[in-house]
Amino acid sequence: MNCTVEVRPSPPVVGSIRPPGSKSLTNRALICAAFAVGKSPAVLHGALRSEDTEVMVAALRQVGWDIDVSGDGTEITVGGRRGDPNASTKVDGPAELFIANSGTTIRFLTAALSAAGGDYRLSGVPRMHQRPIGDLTDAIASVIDGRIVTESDGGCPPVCMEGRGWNGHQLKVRGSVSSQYLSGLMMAGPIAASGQPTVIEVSGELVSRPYVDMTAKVMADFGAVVHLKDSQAESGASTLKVVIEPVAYQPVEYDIEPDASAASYFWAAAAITGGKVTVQGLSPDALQGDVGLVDVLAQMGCVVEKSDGQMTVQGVPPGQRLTGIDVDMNAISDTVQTLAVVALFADGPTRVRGVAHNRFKETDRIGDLACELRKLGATVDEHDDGMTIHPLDESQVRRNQDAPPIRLATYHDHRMAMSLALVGLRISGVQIENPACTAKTYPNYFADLEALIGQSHVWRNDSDD
Ligand SMILES: O=C(O)C1=C[C@@H](OP(=O)(O)O)[C@@H](O)[C@H](O)C1
Ligand SMILES: C=C(OP(=O)(O)O)C(=O)O
Repeated sequence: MNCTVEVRPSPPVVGSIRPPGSKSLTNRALICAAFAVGKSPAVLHGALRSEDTEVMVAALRQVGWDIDVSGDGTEITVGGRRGDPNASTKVDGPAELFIANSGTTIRFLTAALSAAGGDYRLSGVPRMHQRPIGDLTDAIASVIDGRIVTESDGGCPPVCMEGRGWNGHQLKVRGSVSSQYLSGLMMAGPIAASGQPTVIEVSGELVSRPYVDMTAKVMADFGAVVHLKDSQAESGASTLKVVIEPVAYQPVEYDIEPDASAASYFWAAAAITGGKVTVQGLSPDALQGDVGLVDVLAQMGCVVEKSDGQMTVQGVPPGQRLTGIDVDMNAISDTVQTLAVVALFADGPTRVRGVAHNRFKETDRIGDLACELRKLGATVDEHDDGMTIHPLDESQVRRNQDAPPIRLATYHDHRMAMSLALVGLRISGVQIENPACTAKTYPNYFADLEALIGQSHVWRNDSDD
């Protein structure tokens, strides 16, 4: 079966939407809730139900946690852990945890479980076994009372560990490939029962910084005590040290913001059609750095309205073009694919910098993204740290409706599907392969898009061909 979705050219998209809960906040809250010490359960409100959160819930349940998920998936009650952590799966070996392709789940769980102790093997889909985790396991190896190893080349999962928790409390970790290693270690701090503060130093560059601030905030909301200490090295480079006091997580009631990366697609729909879309539930001071995409769209000429509880993007009137820009997206790298689609309809090239780490995500989000944009006729220059997208000219935008369809591949990458589908709002005949891959973070994406832009603009082809 070769299913595709085609979004059809639309008049200016005007409307309002509340995306589902944040993946990053849901998976952080699940870790803090699971390791909370107290009699009452922790309760998460507004949580995301998707593949990435389901693998987290399933893994925690598998190793003993009592977790109740409401029918619609938005309320999660996390009770205590029962019995021997390895009892449900252990015969002679480790508990085998399948993590699919969820970077947050494998990085956060590896760190947390290593601090708690036990015998585990964490594996995933083939792409997961190409996504590096060695910087994290090296850091853990320096403190674990036991052993931790990776099984694939280049320090990639499966991860195998056996131990009795951490017997050290000072760690160093590299942050240039992913911030998730540091976030994982931070969340493990209150779990490691060393009775001393855990001190984590980041060596070298740290990418995706807003996610580290998010981690500190969620930990604090669950009762942990975290200090982030930024300083300037003599070379001028900034360095970060994190100190986590030996204070346990508390079971709390926790509200989760809508997902800001998911919101990016709806703002982009307004930007490229000259429409106006309000995303509800997000404010300029949201915990998710990805709300910063609205400022990038403002640089391109969109009008942005921010208030407490909603953020609106209005595109330029039909007939006018957005402005091509030069932008560092290191802090908001999950929105690069969204911006790349917007850049196709600008008046000049857009240079995206600072996202070399995008090559290690669900797919190579520089090379594979460039490849798909070129199928539309765009000129795209690849750089080590990003790309330059040259806009389409009018004849490429106004394709003849009878021209053969352009099929865009999605590489099992939810963000490839969600962003590239938006091209269809302006260009006819653009078909998106394997749209079901949005299930990783947004199973209802196409239904929600359809509700926003109107049913007649989304066409599904479920036939064999
Ligand atoms: O900590 C998090 O929740 C995330 C951090 C980012 O990863 P990197 O730090 O690898 O850029 C981001 O891409 C991912 O979707 C979620
Ligand atoms: C990179 C992503 O996810 P993860 O690293 O958590 O798999 C993403 O959701 O875009």
